[in-house]
This record gives sequence, structure tokens and C-alpha cells, in this order.
Amino acid sequence: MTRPDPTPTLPELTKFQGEVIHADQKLAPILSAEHITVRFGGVTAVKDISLAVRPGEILGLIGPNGAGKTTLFNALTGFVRPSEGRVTFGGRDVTHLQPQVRARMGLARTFQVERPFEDLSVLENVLVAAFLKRRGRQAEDHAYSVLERVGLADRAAQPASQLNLARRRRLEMAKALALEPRVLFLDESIAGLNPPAQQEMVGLVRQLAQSGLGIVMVEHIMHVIMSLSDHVICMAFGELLAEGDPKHVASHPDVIRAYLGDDND
Ligand SMILES: Nc1ncnc2c1ncn2[C@@H]1O[C@H](COP(=O)(O)OP(=O)(O)OP(=O)(O)O)[C@@H](O)[C@H]1O
Repeated sequence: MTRPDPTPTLPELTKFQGEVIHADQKLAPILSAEHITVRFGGVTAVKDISLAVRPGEILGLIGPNGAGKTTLFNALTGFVRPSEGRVTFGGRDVTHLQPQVRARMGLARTFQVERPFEDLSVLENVLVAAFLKRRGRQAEDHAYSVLERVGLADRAAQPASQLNLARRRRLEMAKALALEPRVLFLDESIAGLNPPAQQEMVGLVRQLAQSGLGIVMVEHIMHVIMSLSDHVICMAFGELLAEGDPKHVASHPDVIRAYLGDDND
């Protein structure tokens, strides 16, 4: 069911990071981007896009092929340097920080093409990320608890190369979660999965948001993004076409013209 207001509802978020949140308190954005523009030579891939993500909120980025979603995603996570604009995370200007620095600060991402260390076990893959934040036994316990969270604990000892696509996607998510993020970027984590696996992933993403994580997701499957997102941004040719709650965006005439007529769903 779609929420009318993107701000997470209480009591879903009565506690976040040890702070008690009172019912009359509106959560401040954990991540915000102001007037982001990215140019590649003569191509303006992203033009003047602003956004904000609050703890527990799911922001969906949609738009036809070439709209600039991946480039915006990369600008937010540090893989591309914006030509203009500012990215603020946890109250700090991170516009010029490297991706790995942002990741350690709590801004983690998955990749469209998952890239595990194929010969390492599932647990070892997650440990590589967990060791960036913790040491020794603590890292191991944390890695294992992340595997439980994504439903891969029973595969902990299996080589990553033996996982099917749905489990590889979960492993990709586990690696990001091992960094103990406050905002998680999901780059097409659901596309390509069969319907039951899609539903499981939808459930997992919802759980993560309910635990207080801010989520930004790029996804081509419209019904998935529309059912999951609190707030949707639709881009076309790098520009903002429409934004708001999923219902508003899905019924926007420009969106229907630019995207829903597209044969992606
Ligand atoms: N490194 C680059 N150099 C030059 N142009 C680029 C580069 N990366 C992206 N572009 C261009 O920027 C525009 C936006 O591309 P982008 O991949 O961000 O769109 P997208 O919405 O993610 O598309 P898709 O849904 O197909 O993944 C496109 O015109 C693309 O060709």
C-alpha cells in the first residue's frame, strides 16, 4: 500500500541508532543532493536534479533508457564527479569524497552486475566488507548476522560461484550491508529474477527500510518500484520529469508518455 507522505511513519521508527524519535518529530534527511548536473563532454547526462532521503524512506529512480539514472546514482555514491551541485550525507558535504570513503561513512551500494569473489565462500565474501568496519571475531559475527538478515546463512560455506542469480543478488546486498550503511543504493537488484524471487527481494527491501535504513533504488520493473517506493523521481534526458508519491508519478501525463509507453515492464 502506498503511503501518502514519504516521511516514515511511527511506530515503525520509534528507535533509530539509539535515539528515541518522538511522534511529533519529523526525521531530517540523512542524504540530500542539490542541483546535481553531470556532463560528459558535450552530453549532459544529469541536469539540475535535487533529492533527499530520510531514514527508513525508499526513493525510487525511474526513467527510460539513457535517462541518467545510473549517472545520478554514481554521482551520489562517488563513482562520478558532478559538474555542478552538492551532495550532503549525515550533515557533511561529501561531493568530492571517493566512493570508498563514502562507503565507510555509511553510504553503500550494490552493482547491477554482481561481482563476488567467485572462489571465496559466501561468508568470506561478506567478511571482506565487514573487515572494513570491524576486527576479528566481531567482524565474523557481524558478517554472519548479515547473512541471516538476507536469508543466506545456510549458504555461508558455499563458494559464491555456486549461487544462483537470486542468491548472488542477496550476496551483493549482504556485502553492502556488512558496511553498516545508513543509506543503501540498490542498482537493479530485482530485474531479471523470477516472480517468487522478486517478491522475496521486495520483502527484504521493505524490512531493511523498516529497520531505519534509507534506500535509493534504480529499478526497471515498474510495479515493483511503484509498490516499494515512498517517493519516486522520474527522469528523462537527464532532467526531472515528475516526482512525488508513486500514484502521482505513475499517472503523470509526461511520465506515461516518456516511460510507461516504454516496453520495459
Ligand atoms: N561515461 C560516459 N561518457 C559519456 N556519456 C555517458 C557516460 N555515461 C553515461 N553517458 C550518457 O549519459 C546518458 C545517461 O546515461 P545513464 O546510463 O545514466 O542512463 P540510465 O537512465 O541509467 O540508462 P539505463 O536505464 O539504460 O541504464 C546517456 O546518453 C549515456 O549515453
